Amino acid sequence: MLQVNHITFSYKKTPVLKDVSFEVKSGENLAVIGESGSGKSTLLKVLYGEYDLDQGHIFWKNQEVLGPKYNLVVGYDFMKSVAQEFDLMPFISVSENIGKFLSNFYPEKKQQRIAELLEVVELTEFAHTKVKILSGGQKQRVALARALAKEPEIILLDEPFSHIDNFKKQSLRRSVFKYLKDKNITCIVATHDKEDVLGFADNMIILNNQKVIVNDSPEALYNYPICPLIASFFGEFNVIDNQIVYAHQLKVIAKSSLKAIVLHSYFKGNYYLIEATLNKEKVFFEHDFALNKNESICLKIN
Ligand SMILES: Nc1ncnc2c1ncn2[C@@H]1O[C@H](COP(=O)(O)OP(=O)(O)OP(=O)(O)O)[C@@H](O)[C@H]1O
Repeated sequence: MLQVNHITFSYKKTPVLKDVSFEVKSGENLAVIGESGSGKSTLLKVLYGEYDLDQGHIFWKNQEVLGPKYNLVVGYDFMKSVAQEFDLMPFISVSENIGKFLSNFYPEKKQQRIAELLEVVELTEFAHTKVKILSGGQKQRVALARALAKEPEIILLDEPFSHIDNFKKQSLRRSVFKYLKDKNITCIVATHDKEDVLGFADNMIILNNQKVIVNDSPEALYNYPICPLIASFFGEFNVIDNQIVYAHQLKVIAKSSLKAIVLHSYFKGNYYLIEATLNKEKVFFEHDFALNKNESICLKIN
């Protein structure tokens, strides 16, 4: 289990984390959410031992994670991190990068392991390509495979699929998160993307104003978003009578006291997102077809 106990951290002039505590059980997937600049990357760096804490303690099982003041070389064998900038060797191949830290003692085993990891990150066809000529998304996948190579007990992923196109993203996510679950590797993912969370994370924490404001399952937070910041992570929402109402929970009906005027219809694939005004406030709801500008409609909350 990872235990984060009352940690406080500041860069020279910028306080980032204040009295942050949470736990992650072995094999669990925790998502770290928060607005840009809320400290997600910093939290991952601190968990990795890249910085010294101002206060508090971090433990993985019985081992305390300590910063550079205590460790000449940052990091521990049980933990790997894939940061937003991936530190790869450009002039050697994808396979060589992935196998860089694997022992040469059993060459066949090493090649098997590399082949397995190439499959997980869907890069088999690029095995012999030099990293230098890969795209940003492909490099991100090499960095991920290299971090997994020695089967860490815990992996820290900072926006792990941010450089990857939508064609690949869905299947890659499933492949990587399934691999981590199958191998019981604890995983902490900092992300802006709800698709990285829903269906994969066991729990999520939200950072705001240097604190963890919630720590719960994605399902609980989606169903009972206690503040707009939480709802906004999951999608378009409205605040009606002090109640958070997702766009898909508002329906058009023949008659009701919620009378709105249509402003715009946005095509979204299998639905239209309608922007309207309700009591002079903007509201958004989902509808099967586009509505005409200035059309009067009645809404109900489902
Ligand atoms: N090396 C640094 N030195 C000083 N301040 C820093 C450093 N890195 C980050 N910060 C500051 O710390 C705060 C948190 O930054 P951080 O990168 O952790 O946020 P984030 O939530 O990961 O943001 P994003 O979602 O945009 O990646 C920001 O105010 C940022 O400007």
